[in-house]
Amino acid sequence: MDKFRIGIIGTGYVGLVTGACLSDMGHTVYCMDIDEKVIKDLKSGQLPIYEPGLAELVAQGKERGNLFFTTYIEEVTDNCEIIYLAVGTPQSLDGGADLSQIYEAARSIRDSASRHTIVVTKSTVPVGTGGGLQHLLAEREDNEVSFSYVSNPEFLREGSAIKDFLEPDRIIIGSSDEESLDKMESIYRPLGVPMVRTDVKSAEMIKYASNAFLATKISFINEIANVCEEVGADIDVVAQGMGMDKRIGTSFLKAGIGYGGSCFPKDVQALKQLAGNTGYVFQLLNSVIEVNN
Ligand SMILES: NC(=O)C1=CN([C@@H]2O[C@H](COP(=O)(O)OP(=O)(O)OC[C@H]3O[C@@H](n4cnc5c(N)ncnc54)[C@H](O)[C@@H]3O)[C@@H](O)[C@H]2O)C=CC1
Ligand SMILES: O=C(O)[C@H]1O[C@H](OP(=O)(O)OP(=O)(O)OC[C@H]2O[C@@H](n3ccc(=O)[nH]c3=O)[C@H](O)[C@@H]2O)[C@H](O)[C@@H](O)[C@@H]1O
Repeated sequence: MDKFRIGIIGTGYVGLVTGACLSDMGHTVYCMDIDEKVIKDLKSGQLPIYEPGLAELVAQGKERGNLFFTTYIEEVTDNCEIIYLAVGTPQSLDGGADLSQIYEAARSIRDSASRHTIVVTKSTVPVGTGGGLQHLLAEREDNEVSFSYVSNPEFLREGSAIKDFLEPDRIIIGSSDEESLDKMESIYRPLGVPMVRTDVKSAEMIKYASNAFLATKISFINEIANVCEEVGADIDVVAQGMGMDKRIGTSFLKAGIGYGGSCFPKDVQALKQLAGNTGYVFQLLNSVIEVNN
């Protein structure tokens, strides 16, 4: 199996889990963050989040000497041939995704790169962002420095992040560069899970469409719960009976107060906004959001 030197820009939830898991898979990983406290704490063994198994993977990586933490972008660009972007993409005031962190991070790679680098976006970004980032990176290209770009969205859940990263239902990799796709495939092949090899825009859309579909399932079951209450049916049994149909499936049929968490609300809004920017009114998503509110 090929072993790579991999950088991770943004050592938050997704970045730290990705870095710890990739080091566990035998790669040499440099996790970078602009938050000095996060990096200082990680160096001294304190983690910013709790995830089952994460502290152990971080400790093992440090002990083995293939997991490093830094605030210096040069330490990443000097050492790594593949660099993941795992910074935040929070909701902006207009409902779309705020891409300032991702552009800032890409700019820092562009400006300090000293070799050919594959830039891999793990953060959730709207369709078209990959094109914008490639444009930004290309501004720097010369005889020594060049970039390839890959979209590799993440599907982990908070609370089962390590398991979700190491045992995903599928891995999505999108790029126009076949060589980069081959390298990405070789990174993930040991996991033995299906991989979808596609273009950047389709990869970006798979992430939003997946989160929006799961959110739709939750809003749907919450609407069914409301009707159950009116007609005297038992929503738990109804969800169980529906879920036994393999085409429907048992997951994400738990009625409750609606979907929350750090991503569904912002990602559903961002997809609505993305469609709206093309002049398309995504009526179903409007209802999903309305039901959830
Ligand atoms: N949290 C989750 O469960 C999941 C999140 N995602 C997506 O992954 C992305 C990251 O999310 P989280 O890890 O939750 O965010 P987070 O907020 O936990 O971490 C982001 C990190 O990036 C750092 N950062 C910001 N700008 C930087 C820069 N220029 N250079 C270096 N570091 C920088 C921040 O200091 C922070 O530590 C988002 O796009 C999110 O939608 C995807 C799947 C699951
Ligand atoms: O993009 C992301 O950030 C992530 O968003 C979710 O992960 P997460 O938000 O960590 O947690 P979930 O367990 O999916 O729960 C999301 C919300 O849906 C709600 N939910 C979930 C399941 C259900 O049956 N009913 C329900 O109301 C939960 O209470 C919670 O508010 C997705 O499940 C991940 O695949 C995705 O990577």
